[in-house]
Amino acid sequence: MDRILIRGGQRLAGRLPISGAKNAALTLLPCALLTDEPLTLRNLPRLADVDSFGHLLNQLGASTQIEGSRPEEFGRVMTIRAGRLTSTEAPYDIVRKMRASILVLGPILARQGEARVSLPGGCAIGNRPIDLHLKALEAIGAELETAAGYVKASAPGGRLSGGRYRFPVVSVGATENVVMAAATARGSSRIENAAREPEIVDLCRCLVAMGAKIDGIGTETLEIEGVDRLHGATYAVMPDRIEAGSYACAAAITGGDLDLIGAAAEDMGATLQALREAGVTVTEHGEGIRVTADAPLGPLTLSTAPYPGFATDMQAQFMAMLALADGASMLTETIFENRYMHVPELGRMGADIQVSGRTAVVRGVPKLTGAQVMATDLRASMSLILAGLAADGETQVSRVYHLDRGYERLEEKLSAVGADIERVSDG
Ligand SMILES: CC(=O)N[C@H]1[C@@H](OP(=O)(O)OP(=O)(O)OC[C@H]2O[C@@H](n3ccc(=O)[nH]c3=O)[C@H](O)[C@@H]2O)O[C@H](CO)[C@@H](O)[C@@H]1O
Ligand SMILES: C=C(OP(=O)(O)O)C(=O)O
Repeated sequence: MDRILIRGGQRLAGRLPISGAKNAALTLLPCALLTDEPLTLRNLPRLADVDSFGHLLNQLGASTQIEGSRPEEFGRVMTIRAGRLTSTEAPYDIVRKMRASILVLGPILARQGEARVSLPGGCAIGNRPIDLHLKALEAIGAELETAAGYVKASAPGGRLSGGRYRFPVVSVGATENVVMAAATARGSSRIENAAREPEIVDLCRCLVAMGAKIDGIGTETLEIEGVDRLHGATYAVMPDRIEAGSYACAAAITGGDLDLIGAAAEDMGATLQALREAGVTVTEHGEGIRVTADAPLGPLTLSTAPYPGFATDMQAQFMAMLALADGASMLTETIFENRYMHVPELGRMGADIQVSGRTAVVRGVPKLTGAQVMATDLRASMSLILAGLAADGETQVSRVYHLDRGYERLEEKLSAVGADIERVSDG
């Protein structure tokens, strides 16, 4: 298994390219199941999760073709052809490894009139139920049955009717599933209290490029007029706001100066505001965002919330940064009940963090010390990388496969801006 070794204390400076967004890619890929024409996705990040999703599409009968991009380039172009689906099932083995597989439920059901998808179960960061995905699909005409760890869905008469649903709490994944399913319903649908994450906007824009009729994009009320069929399209995945935010924290924690090339400031409001409140200089320019840290970091009070609030996917990275701030910070995690797995690992590096229920108090310390630490989930892993970049001495992060799910060629991007970081393979 691979490990990442970091010798901390280097100030990061230079240009760092931002890849396509994992969380957008994983909802754009299943759109290909909605049409018998090719869907070409550009700017797809080279990530383990994207490869796994490609395999899932293959199992369903779609072909995936990657167009030649040079190895030194970031991102790639994939064309998915789902002329005919040969299966309507997403099995446990795949859904268990990649939670986003649940996003094939809506598209398969819409296209084939039936689908059978494994229930994903929980994961390291919390329980992650799918009841809202099911309720929303039911509201637009799906008939559902859950048995033996699978949900079996069917559309009476082979096509969903459309309908109205109001989410009791905001759910990104459930909004994505129901929007994809409603796009080709017989009638129209109205989805209230929909998630407004930029990745949902990206999904809606891609569906519109495929011929869908969606009003209210970017708002909490989506009105979708079902169309008889969707056609192929070429669509570029949005820049990864969480990757960009993570590298902004890397600039901040090393007292550095990074140009995040391709980052979209308009999607990163809460993250950029929090950085500025901590004393970091953030400047938007034609190519992306420049993040400069030339003063000691100040403490923050942050609470995660659905977009446009402060993203749960940025909580761990900010915690690493605030571990070195001048004062005590308070972080509250409202989305997932168990997203503090990085706390004991940061503690091994000298951070002073006390968790009580959903709130963590982070008392800034003058320095962190390199240690052997273990990645437990994607963003927790990034928080350990950030701590390692700033720590005295060597940090070894094991279980790197978590990082490979969400950060395209992390060690390459970081060494290019001055980090002393390498991947070591134990064979
Ligand atoms: C609102 C929010 O910040 N969502 C995050 C969530 O999306 P993801 O789509 O994984 O999760 P949801 O947005 O669906 O979950 C939001 C909340 O709703 C609850 N829930 C969800 C679905 C359901 O059927 N029943 C139910 O009760 C969840 O337990 C959670 O407390 O994790 C992703 C990966 O970290 C992040 O990128 C998203 O930003
Ligand atoms: C937890 C994340 O992803 P996933 O939902 O794919 O596990 C994430 O992107 O931070």
